[in-house]
Amino acid sequence: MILQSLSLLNYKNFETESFELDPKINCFVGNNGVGKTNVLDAVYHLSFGKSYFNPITSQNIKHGEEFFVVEGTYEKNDRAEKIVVSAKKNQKKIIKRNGKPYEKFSEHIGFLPLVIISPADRDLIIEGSDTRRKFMDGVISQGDSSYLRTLINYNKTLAQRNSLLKYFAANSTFNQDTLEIYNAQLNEYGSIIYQKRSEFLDIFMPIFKKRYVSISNGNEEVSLIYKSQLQDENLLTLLQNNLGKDKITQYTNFGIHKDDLLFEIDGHPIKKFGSQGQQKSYLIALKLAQFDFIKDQSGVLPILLLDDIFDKLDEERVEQIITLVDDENFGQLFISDTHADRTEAVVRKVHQTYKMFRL
Ligand SMILES: Nc1ncnc2c1ncn2[C@@H]1O[C@H](COP(=O)(O)OP(=O)(O)OP(=O)(O)O)[C@@H](O)[C@H]1O
Repeated sequence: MILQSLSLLNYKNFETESFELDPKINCFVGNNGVGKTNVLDAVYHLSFGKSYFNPITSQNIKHGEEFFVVEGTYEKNDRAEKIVVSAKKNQKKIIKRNGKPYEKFSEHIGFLPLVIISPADRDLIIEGSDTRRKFMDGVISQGDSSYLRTLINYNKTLAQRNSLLKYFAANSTFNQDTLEIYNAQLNEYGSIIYQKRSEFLDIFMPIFKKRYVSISNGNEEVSLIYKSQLQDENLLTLLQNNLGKDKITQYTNFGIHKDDLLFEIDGHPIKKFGSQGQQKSYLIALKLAQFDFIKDQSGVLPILLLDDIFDKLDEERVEQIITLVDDENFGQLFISDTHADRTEAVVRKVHQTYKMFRL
């Protein structure tokens, strides 16, 4: 799968801009703030229907404008695919494939697999469990559309159950039958998600470990540990047994929305005990493992976005990663960096075509 051309209209700091892309390596270079990351984010937008960096749609529209359009022409399985994402202020975003709007955006997820490596990934280590669940969900969803549908259904039911708990707090009563329906639905969807997350981790863990060994020079042991309340008890029982607590907090305290993925190094949390270098290697290994996993699941080579890669790694490691595109197992690569010379010196060593875009 190759992104052949990209055009932007009123997208973040760009008024109109278009790029004819190289099938292998595309480098966006320029000073701080010129919009290098925004170009990569536009490519991300075409795959996921949203920004990686700013999920508030209206804030992706150029200041002072009313709408944005991002358009990409791809070649996938020898077919041309045109994807257009557009958003107007105060209106629902539209994603079209070959002129036809998607009714549900979830149907588009996974069609154009993509992995991004960015300095913003450090949130995975420092932020709460929510970011790590999103990572896990993102990886699984790109290869399994039924997973995403189940997750959307789970979240809808969860919101309904929480509303019921709030209603109870205000009125001291609620419909027991309705609660039982919500409990049964959460149990059904939640059990599927728990099962799929567990299976995912079993496959993902060895891939991740292999990637970590290949990019770090150390011999520390890394692991990813899936934590879920459903490991001790089925969800239906948890919901029934903890209704008292839920009534007090007006919130559902048990379920897969409380899952976490623990990042460990030599048996300790990497957040507290990993060096800066180890944390960077850990995150890159995680993302490269995501690449491997999606490729194995979907049979398609994901697009790889390397945002501000020198921020994360020294030149030798960057070279090592970029050399991966030499391997037939890698597809198209997008790189952003402030230093044109540094980037070009590295990509030149790879025996692939490349284009430099100076912004
Ligand atoms: N909605 C918007 N309208 C206009 N400009 C915007 C909008 N959103 C972001 N920007 C501008 O985009 C610029 C940031 O772009 P971006 O993050 O792509 O820069 P960069 O070239 O990657 O910089 P760095 O090298 O510092 O990472 C900023 O100047 C910011 O003000």
